[in-house]
Amino acid sequence: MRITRLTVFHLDLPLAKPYWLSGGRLKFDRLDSTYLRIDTDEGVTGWGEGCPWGHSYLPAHGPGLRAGIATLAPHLLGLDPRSLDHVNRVMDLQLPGHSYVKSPIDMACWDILGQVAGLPLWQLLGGEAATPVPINSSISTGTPDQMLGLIAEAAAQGYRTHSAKIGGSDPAQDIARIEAISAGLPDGHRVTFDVNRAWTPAIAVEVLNSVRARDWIEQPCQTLDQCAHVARRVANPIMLDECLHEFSDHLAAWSRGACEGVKIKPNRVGGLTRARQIRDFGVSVGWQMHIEDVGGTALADTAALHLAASTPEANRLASWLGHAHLADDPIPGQGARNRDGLATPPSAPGLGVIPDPEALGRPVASYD
Ligand SMILES: O=C([O-])C1=[NH+]CCC1
Ligand SMILES: [Mg+2]
Repeated sequence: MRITRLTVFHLDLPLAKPYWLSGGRLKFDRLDSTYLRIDTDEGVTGWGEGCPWGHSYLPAHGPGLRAGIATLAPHLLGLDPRSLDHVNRVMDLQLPGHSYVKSPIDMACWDILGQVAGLPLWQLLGGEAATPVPINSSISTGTPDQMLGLIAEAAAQGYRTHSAKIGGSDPAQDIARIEAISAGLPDGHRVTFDVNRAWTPAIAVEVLNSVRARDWIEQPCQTLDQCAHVARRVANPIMLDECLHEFSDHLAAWSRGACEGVKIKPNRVGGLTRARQIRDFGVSVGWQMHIEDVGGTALADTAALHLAASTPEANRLASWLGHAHLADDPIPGQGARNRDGLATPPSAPGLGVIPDPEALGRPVASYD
């Protein structure tokens, strides 16, 4: 089997409402997504999606993703898409780094492999069943009462696990948010406080040693070094996200005792092949993991959910659905959807999502 064509679609995705990060320093109101279709000489077609969360959340942006695909395309044509490790080695040789560019290419190759094998990705990734996975809500930064109100709204939609965004400039406000939310959570609910790099180490140590709550704290500071410094001085379990890109970053995080868990996002680490490698390492060292994608439509959400559903329950916390934040849905009814706070990956062979090219508009590029 050989890759015969790569077709690129650019989707402008307005968010249903603005999304704030890092204590309100970063505002997002639309996403720039890239859908990639890979065709083969045996008539099997695979789909992938790359969708950075804006251009300020990670070192990734939409135009760069499509430029990277243009660079890699000549080196991908003629390869066997089923040989995933070889495809990734070719991409790493021809374009070092740029993980976010490689993710939709890798994802589309996994889709093809699953279709050829006649197996859903949750099974190819080692899972026992299409396990329903708890879905994290997204609680924007606000006053404690505002955030508790958003949690109550999410609970009414069935969510039992929440991602609460904190990390303002005033430690007293974050102390109040953590104490109020941990005390006010409905019974049986869990919360991860996601700081999105907004604290300095000193503020992180001050806030976390001032609260009684022992919930997960995600990405307290900007760098792995700073987070490792904080982890040695606080009692909360630490989860890392934005500072982990390569496998080596995850190895360093483990060897330095910098965290008890990580957030795995295929579009941050380079696709399902790299995400699976990190997931398997996380299982071997006993991490607990949120497995989701950076953002995008139900296509990217579904790829990440296959990996989440194939992860042992002892190591799996929750997933998250980026498409729930979008104003429009280019693949209505397909893929991972929230059902009472849970989402289940499809069991059709491959990814289980088949976008309608007509709904995507004209391709912006094609390579054959
Ligand atoms: O986990 C995270 O940091 C984010 N999820 C969506 C945007 C940022
Ligand atoms: Mg995060």
